[in-house]
Amino acid sequence: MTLELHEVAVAPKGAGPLFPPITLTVRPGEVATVMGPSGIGKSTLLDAVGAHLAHGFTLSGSIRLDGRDLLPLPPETRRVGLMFQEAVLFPHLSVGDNLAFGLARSVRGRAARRAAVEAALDRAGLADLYDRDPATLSGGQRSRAALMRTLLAEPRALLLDEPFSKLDATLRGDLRAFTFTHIRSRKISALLVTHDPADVEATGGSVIELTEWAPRGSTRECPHHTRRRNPDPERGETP
Ligand SMILES: Nc1ncnc2c1ncn2[C@@H]1O[C@H](COP(=O)(O)OP(=O)(O)OP(=O)(O)O)[C@@H](O)[C@H]1O
Repeated sequence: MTLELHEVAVAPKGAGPLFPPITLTVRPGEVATVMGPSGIGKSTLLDAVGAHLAHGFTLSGSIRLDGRDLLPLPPETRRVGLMFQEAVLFPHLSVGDNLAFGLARSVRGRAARRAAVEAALDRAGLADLYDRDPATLSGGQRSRAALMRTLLAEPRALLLDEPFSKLDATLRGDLRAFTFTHIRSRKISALLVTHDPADVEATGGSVIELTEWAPRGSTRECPHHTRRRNPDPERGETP
């Protein structure tokens, strides 16, 4: 799925935009990285795509997923999945029921749904944990369970907000590889916020750097966000 942002800007009510308007296209299977200093608005930009923007913000520009205007749609119909630094599971549901909650409605019937969840647990190295209380999982197991819950919803776009930063190095590498492979094979378009160069390296996708918006009349220069694109092997481009 292609995610297109055109002149997207977010502004706290009564104030100017956090960063100069962003225009970018994320191709199917691509992970585009959003970088920039703390507080510049990286998470806020993802919130805008996922329809989770806080009331204190106004949004301008357009956001399309496979040509469809996302802005009028509520979060539950956008088919945009989220993955955060803190993996949160519902505490009152078993691990398996947490994943079943995310499972796409197209999987029908109790037995088929159970089998789909068990297969997902297996793929994430969580076999036999269907009935476990989420509170008893390790941090890494919780991250993997939350990721599988997100992926089982069959999102068309994914928003990844520092999703691997709390994991140890080995687990981070494993989960990153698993996530990016899934994104490529399902042709999902993904936006990643990270401070970790190893994440950026692994994406092979575009990098967007958000820079501060200098208000009109300011004597400072008004820097614009910059975009660099990694080579696309499918277009015959080489590094
Ligand atoms: N609900 C809100 N209402 C008004 N302002 C907010 C709200 N939430 C965040 N902000 C402000 O919006 C700005 C952008 O925050 P955001 O979390 O998007 O930055 P970020 O680039 O993701 O930062 P970090 O790298 O530290 O996570 C910050 O100045 C923050 O204080």
